[in-house]
Amino acid sequence: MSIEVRHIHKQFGAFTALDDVSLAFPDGKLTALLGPSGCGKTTLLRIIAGLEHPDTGQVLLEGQDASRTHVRQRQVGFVFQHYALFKHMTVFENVAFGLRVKPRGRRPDERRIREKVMGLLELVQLDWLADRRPAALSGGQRQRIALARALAVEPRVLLLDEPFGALDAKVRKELRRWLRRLHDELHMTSLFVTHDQEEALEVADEVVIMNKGRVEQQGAPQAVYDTPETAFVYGFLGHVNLFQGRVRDGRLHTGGAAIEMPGLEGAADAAGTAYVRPHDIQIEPLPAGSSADQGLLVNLQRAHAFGPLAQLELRREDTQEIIEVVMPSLEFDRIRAQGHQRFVARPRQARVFLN
Ligand SMILES: Nc1ncnc2c1ncn2[C@@H]1O[C@H](COP(=O)(O)OP(=O)(O)OP(=O)(O)O)[C@@H](O)[C@H]1O
Repeated sequence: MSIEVRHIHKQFGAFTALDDVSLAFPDGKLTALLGPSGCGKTTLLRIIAGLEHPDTGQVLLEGQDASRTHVRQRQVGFVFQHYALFKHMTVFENVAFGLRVKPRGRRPDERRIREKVMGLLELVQLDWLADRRPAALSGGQRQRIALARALAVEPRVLLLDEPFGALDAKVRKELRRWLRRLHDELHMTSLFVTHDQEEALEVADEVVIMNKGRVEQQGAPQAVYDTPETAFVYGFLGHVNLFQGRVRDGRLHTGGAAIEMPGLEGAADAAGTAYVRPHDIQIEPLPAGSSADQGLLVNLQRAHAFGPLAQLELRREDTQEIIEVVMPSLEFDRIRAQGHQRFVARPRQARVFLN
């Protein structure tokens, strides 16, 4: 089922939590709502579920205005960060709960409930835990049971609010891969809230990046990462170096470097900032005392080389700012063997935003 929100506005007292948010979530896709703490992700999810009401704006489910539809009629499955399983019930009974509380006419019989619950426990690969109580499960297992419970009532959409937020990094990683595989099996329109960039980029078909109650960008993970539309998105997704400078003759001049500005060639002279990813900076050794025509003079401060990539911290000679460069470890080993400390750095690819 497709989900659409149009011009949603939500105020908490004097605070604007959502400011004219319009988004369409494709049918059958897994979309991540990503953004810093307090940017309005959870509020948006709660409005879609019907747990919160917008001041103005519309929620459309399958093209139909759902503004006056009660939470129960929206047929939304929910999973929260803090799994609220019923402590006194077994895993089986937790998953069966939503089926048992259905009105008599729509309640499945006992045999059907058993089939359904066991099917779901197999789906989340925890059928062997059916008779345990939640206290005897790990955090990751509880979260998978919470998901099975949400799926039991056959929701039309699935909303997940930081579902793995409370778990340690390793379990989190396993669970997000597992969620991806599960989604590939079920193809249910799903939204999940996260503030973890890596999680969103790795798992989702689509990413929505929010900031201060507004949408900054929506798109496929690769597209959003490679072509951020705003300075905020650039800074939020992955490491980035900032170079302050002046635009002159269609290039940004900073220190000794002149950085190309694709898309902004015609810009008038002004102050600007170039955003450059660490792997988009090339460095070349420079003998002490010599100068370079084009590029920034930098000195190596620190290097961490483990695995295939080396991470370098270099200090600019002009501004003393630290820049971060990533390069293949093999290439760095060669430089290190030659004992170089001083380099000329040249951004290979940058995105310039006028200040
Ligand atoms: N019921 C409420 N009353 C007052 N303010 C609220 C209420 N709910 C949320 N807020 C405020 O609205 C803002 C957005 O909250 P929201 O929970 O949507 O953010 P979030 O992006 O999900 O953040 P986090 O990642 O920290 O959960 C926050 O500043 C929060 O303090």
